[in-house]
Amino acid sequence: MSNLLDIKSIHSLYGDSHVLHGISFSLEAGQTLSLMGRNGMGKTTTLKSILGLVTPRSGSVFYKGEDITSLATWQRMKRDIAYVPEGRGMFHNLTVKEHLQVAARASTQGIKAWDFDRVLNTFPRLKERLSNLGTQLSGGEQQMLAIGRALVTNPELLILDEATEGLAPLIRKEIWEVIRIIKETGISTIIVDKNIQVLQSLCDRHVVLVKGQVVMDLSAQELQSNLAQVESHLGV
Ligand SMILES: Nc1ncnc2c1ncn2[C@@H]1O[C@H](COP(=O)(O)OP(=O)(O)OP(=O)(O)O)[C@@H](O)[C@H]1O
Repeated sequence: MSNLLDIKSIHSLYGDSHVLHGISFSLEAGQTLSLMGRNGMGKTTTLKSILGLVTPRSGSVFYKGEDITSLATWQRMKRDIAYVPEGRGMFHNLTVKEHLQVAARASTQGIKAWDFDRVLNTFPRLKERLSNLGTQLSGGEQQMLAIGRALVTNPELLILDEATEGLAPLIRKEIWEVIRIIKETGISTIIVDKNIQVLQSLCDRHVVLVKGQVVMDLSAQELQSNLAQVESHLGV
């Protein structure tokens, strides 16, 4: 199977602070990949480097074989890459309905599998909140809207940063169920999260970062047999 994404030896810095030290990994089309590591190890910076929100000093990002390293973020989004950032990024002045309407579009290949109605059926709580402003929602509802807003763009690659962080257990469960549905629909996904048990049951590949370097890059099966070592890197 060909790779959807190839990250090759990325070095990223904030000013003089060298955060990513040669990150490389690949994602096959249709795969779900977890990016794990303790706080501050460079997970979000890796995602931002893929999205063009951070410009790597060196290294390359290939998407479907195309070198997208120098493309602007909006150009990457136009290639059907969607991002659910940590903190969710709601607009203060848009209602739930407007958030979804503004974002909705077919994919570049004309796929319209996810539309306004499907998102509302997937997240029935949002149906009751359609005229609320994004910032008037609970944390869980904001997360559902953030995921819904990404889904209505009909992405090929969905990038989720800390999608369940700070949420109540029942809401987390609901979000994980939806991520499972997303996986079943064939959308490739990169997930940053701390819940190794759920990631283990969900993801096809696992990449572990320590101090801006990939220290482990494992298949689901390899994770099972190296669990203790992974947990020691995560401090759990
Ligand atoms: N905008 C920034 N300016 C300067 N340093 C930053 C910036 N963003 C992150 N850093 C630093 O870069 C390092 C990696 O941060 P990053 O957010 O990528 O890690 P992370 O693994 O996602 O951590 P967390 O789980 O805490 O979000 C940290 O030392 C962090 O303090």
